[in-house]
Amino acid sequence: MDQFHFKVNLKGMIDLLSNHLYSTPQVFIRELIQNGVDAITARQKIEPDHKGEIGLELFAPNNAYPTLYIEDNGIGLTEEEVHHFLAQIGQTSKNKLDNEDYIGRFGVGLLSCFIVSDEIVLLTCSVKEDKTIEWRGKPDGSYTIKVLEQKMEPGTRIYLQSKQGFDSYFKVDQIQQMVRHYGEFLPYPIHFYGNESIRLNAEKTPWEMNSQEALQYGKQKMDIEYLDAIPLFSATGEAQGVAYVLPFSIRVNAKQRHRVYVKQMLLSEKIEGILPEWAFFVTSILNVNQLKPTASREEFSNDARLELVQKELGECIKRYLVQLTKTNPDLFEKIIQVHYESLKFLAKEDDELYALFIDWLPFTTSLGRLTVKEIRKHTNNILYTPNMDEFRQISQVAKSQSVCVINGAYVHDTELIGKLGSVFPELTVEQTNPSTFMYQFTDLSLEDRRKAFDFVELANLVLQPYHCTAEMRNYQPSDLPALYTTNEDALFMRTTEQTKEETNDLFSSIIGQLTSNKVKPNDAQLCFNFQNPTIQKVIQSNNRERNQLVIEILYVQALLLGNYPLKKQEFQLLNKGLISFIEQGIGE
Ligand SMILES: Nc1ncnc2c1ncn2[C@@H]1O[C@H](COP(=O)(O)OP(=O)(O)OP(=O)(O)O)[C@@H](O)[C@H]1O
Repeated sequence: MDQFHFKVNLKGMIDLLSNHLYSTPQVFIRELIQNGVDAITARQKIEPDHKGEIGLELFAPNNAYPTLYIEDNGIGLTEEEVHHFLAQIGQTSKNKLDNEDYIGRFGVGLLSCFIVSDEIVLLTCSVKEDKTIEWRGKPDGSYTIKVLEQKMEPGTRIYLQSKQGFDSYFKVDQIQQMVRHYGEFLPYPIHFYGNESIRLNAEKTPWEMNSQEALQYGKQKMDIEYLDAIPLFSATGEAQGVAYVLPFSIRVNAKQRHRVYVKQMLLSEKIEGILPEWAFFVTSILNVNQLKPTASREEFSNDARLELVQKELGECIKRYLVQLTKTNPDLFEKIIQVHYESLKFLAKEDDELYALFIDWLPFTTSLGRLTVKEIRKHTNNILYTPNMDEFRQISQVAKSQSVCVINGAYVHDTELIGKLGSVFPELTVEQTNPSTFMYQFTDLSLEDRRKAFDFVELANLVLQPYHCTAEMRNYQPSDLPALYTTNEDALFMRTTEQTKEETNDLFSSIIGQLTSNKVKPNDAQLCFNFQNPTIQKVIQSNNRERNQLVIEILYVQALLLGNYPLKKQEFQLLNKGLISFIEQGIGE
């Protein structure tokens, strides 16, 4: 049987790299500096004291395309290695046992130079061989190798002339910016030689800085005054970094993007999922040594280790916050004020954190926004409603009576309130609703009931078409004339009836069938306040017609106060009532 070998079409490969693998042609800079760094790392394995350096220069003659020059004093390549590693795509010298220390691993990075250039000229001298080799490679797959007379120090020099249409990537500013972008934290000095030599990479990385320095760096770099800088560490990922606490609140579950470096070379500024979902209140800068990037070097391959790293980094944030409650409670309070949603999520998930954070967490109550600590000072009997509509109905009345009712309608709140007893055994936690709450209103005396009798009877008659009954009680605040209360069935009725009004015949008949049998006369109540001066006046008036108007208007007003959307009939009531009062006012 004849045996054949695949042939690789290099032009196709370059097209694949430039159009599908790499997001921008400028990655050639990243690949070149990365090779320089790896070569220095390899040399240091043989000569531990070797001081590695990388240099770049740009030649831009008037009548020719500019040429980028990059040199390193790394391990270099022997003649045999040049044949082996440069002439074969996918061959890499970095897949040995010690490959964990190298940034490269696929053996394709150098090809990215062909996206911007028609020839790679590489001069190299290995520390293992006293020979200067010149390799010239072309995108059609042809290459030449020459042993040069001239001697050079061990290391590698590459010349890359821009091809037509790509000279914009060969500008001094552009090159310097790209080196800084990808290589700001690379471990060996990188200089740009122009009129003067400038160091392009930083001498200290954020993960080596103390908290103050890291905050300063965050301010300089991102122009944001972060609330705090939390040190991050993961043994599994050999990861180190800083989580910056954002100074503004962020939508719950917003995806935060992180700036992640792999072996100190920028992977991407948009990495999601390296921190747990609940950590949406921080953004981080991280260096990871033990996670594998994909060949594009723009994201991580999704392996199980990533999950573990995420967990370990999350633990760092938790531990830090716990510590902060003791070492800097003022700062912790500031963080809570901005990010309580995230911390509530954390507290809900983790009993230990619940016990530590709960006292600091704020809730919306009838007495305003209060932390659990403040609520506990006020009462040992915690009342809450799990539903926003009910809270709206209750809050005003509760407030005027100085009763604290917590609005448990926000995400996680009911769950958090429900667990209060586990940390504070002296507390009782009770769910309340408008009807039970109304029974706290005091009944009228026999005398007062007699006075209000006609009015309540009239109100029952007027409100009957709206499936609402009337009540008269004493309650605070006295400036509230009437309070509409309802239960879930009645609320369902209101919503479906309102939908029916807004939809076509077929749909409304379906809704009609759904809601028939559902109506109970006492599902909704309008509770008049005997203490209210307007109510007092109406009770004393014998003008039945005008009293009817007042009842209708108070009914609509109570609905509006409770934020119930009005049905068509109710809008008509409001119109009718207002117009009659206006007419009466102007004496018609
Ligand atoms: N500056 C350099 N000094 C020494 N050897 C080099 C240098 N540049 C490239 N090489 C050699 O050429 C090989 C191929 O390089 P290339 O950039 O294509 O791939 P890689 O760095 O091995 O992996 P990756 O595709 O992940 O970047 C390298 O493995 C290395 O042996």
